[in-house]
Amino acid sequence: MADLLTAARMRAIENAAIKAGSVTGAQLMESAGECVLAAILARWPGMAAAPHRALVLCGPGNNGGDGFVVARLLRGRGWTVALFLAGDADRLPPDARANHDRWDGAVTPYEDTAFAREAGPLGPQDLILDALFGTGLTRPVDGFEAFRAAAQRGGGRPKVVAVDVPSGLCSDSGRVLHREGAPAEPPVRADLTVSFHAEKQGHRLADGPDACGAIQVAPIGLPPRADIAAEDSPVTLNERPEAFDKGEGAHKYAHGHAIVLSGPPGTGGAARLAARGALRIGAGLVSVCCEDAAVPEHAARLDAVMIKRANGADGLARLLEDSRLNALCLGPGLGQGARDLVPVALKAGRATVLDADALTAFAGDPGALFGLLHENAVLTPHAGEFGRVFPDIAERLAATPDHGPAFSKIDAVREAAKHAGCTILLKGPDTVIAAPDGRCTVNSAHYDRAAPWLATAGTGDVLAGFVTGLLAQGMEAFDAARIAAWLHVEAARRFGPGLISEDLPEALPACLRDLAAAP
Ligand SMILES: NC(=O)C1=CN([C@@H]2O[C@H](COP(=O)(O)OP(=O)(O)OC[C@H]3O[C@@H](n4cnc5c(N)ncnc54)[C@H](O)[C@@H]3O)[C@@H](O)[C@H]2O)[C@@H](O)CC1
Ligand SMILES: Nc1ncnc2c1ncn2[C@@H]1O[C@H](COP(=O)(O)OP(=O)(O)O)[C@@H](O)[C@H]1O
Ligand SMILES: [K+]
Repeated sequence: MADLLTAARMRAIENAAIKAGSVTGAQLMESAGECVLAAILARWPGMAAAPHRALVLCGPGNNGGDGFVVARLLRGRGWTVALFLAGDADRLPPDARANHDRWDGAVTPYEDTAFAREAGPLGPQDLILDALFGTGLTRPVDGFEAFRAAAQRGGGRPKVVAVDVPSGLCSDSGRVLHREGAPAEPPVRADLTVSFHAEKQGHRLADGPDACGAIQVAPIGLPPRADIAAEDSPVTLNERPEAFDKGEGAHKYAHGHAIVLSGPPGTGGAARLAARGALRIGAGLVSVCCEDAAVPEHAARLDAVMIKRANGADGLARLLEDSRLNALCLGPGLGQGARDLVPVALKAGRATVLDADALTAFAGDPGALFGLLHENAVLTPHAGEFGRVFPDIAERLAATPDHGPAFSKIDAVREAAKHAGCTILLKGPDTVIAAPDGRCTVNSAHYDRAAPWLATAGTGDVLAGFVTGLLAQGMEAFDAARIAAWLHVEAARRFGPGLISEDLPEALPACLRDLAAAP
């Protein structure tokens, strides 16, 4: 799995390599500039075929230094380059200053009118390079109105390429740094962002993907995995998982018996969706468990999924005396009964997914839940449910990010997992999954894995079922959550436009087949 870095970790990696003598800062900067140029030419062959015009905006730090390198290289290819510097040349850090000195064109101090004048005639074959701020951004970017205007998406504009990070975006959180009351609009909407060594967390979170446009990571001569002590385990991008096997010849009970609890009559659809998901992902048996009154409704709709009866908390406790029932899912369509049923389920010590109503039931008294949770539990909230269970953490995440590094969705979920003592999966296009031991991964439905069709009712219920089905097969909680989340997006992408939640379990077999076939 590829790591997603914070700015601090990236700096530590660079410093360690420089200290070890394997590379110099100047070499890294040259290499960064070369990589940006190569990425541009590879993406737009017209720009490789003939020189065009470029407008390069350099900032006061090393991101600006990269800009000077790209400007020089473009000029060397015959391009007409106008370079603007925001900041004082005498205060550039040493490597950036050296590249400033190597630039033999004009350096125009940034000013809106002059920038707008240069940007006006640029066409789609031309380029604006954003080398204003990178991982060193610490406060909101003020001004730069002409640059902002030129770097918003619209017909016929030049290509906009961001060096490392679109300026104004916090590279740890993917949030736009801004003052209270000011708009949180990304200042730059790039067509391409070229980053170095490894992706930064912000490329995958919050506003990051929209601002980046597309992301390309270039190696710049740093060792593949830094030989430095990590404060905690690195955050990874949740990539294609290893295949998991059903194992030939095993009895169906060897793959577990998952139970999905359902609520009163008329609200059983969500539980059935979860149950179908659990069955398709490979649980040996799956039962919907409901009160007597809801049996006819489920019986009319279920075949491979079985039905078990349990009335209220006592009924559930009696049912769970059967030790073969090894994974539970509570929440989808569970309704008011959730508050009484969740403690019984958690006390039974089974692998347990809590979603939707099972989380909302503890709004106002989340402390009552924390005493019961265990390491085989997985909470799968969306943002609203997360706020009900972790109001303090959600409040920090909702606060205006007016300085960097801003509190991120990764920070929030890690803290929540540690506090709750179980795996947390916080949903969204940028789903973050964390375990109490510090493991954390981002399941990113962005770029070449965009899956906007998941934004439809009931897909979260199916996800809860996927996790439950993997738990039933004996998978550890964090692994079950990350593999389920990956397959969820994979199934959605495979089905594509027109997807409704019922399609997800049916799209799964092809995904599992591919997983088993791939090396
Ligand atoms: N350090 C290295 O060895 C390498 C760094 N590289 C580049 O260096 C960048 C990081 O450089 P820096 O750490 O110098 O940081 P940046 O260049 O991102 O920006 C830091 C500068 O901007 C100022 N600043 C921050 N927020 C501001 C705001 N809102 N308004 C005005 N000024 C603001 C800071 O005071 C500082 O002077 C990376 O993103 C990458 O592009 C690459 O050259 C690869 C190698
Ligand atoms: N734009 C999007 N791109 C990718 N995935 C998304 C998007 N919007 C929502 N999702 C995913 O869809 C699911 C929605 O779940 P949830 O909010 O619980 O809805 P429901 O309760 O209707 O099932 C989550 O897995 C979430 O990560
Ligand atoms: K930038």
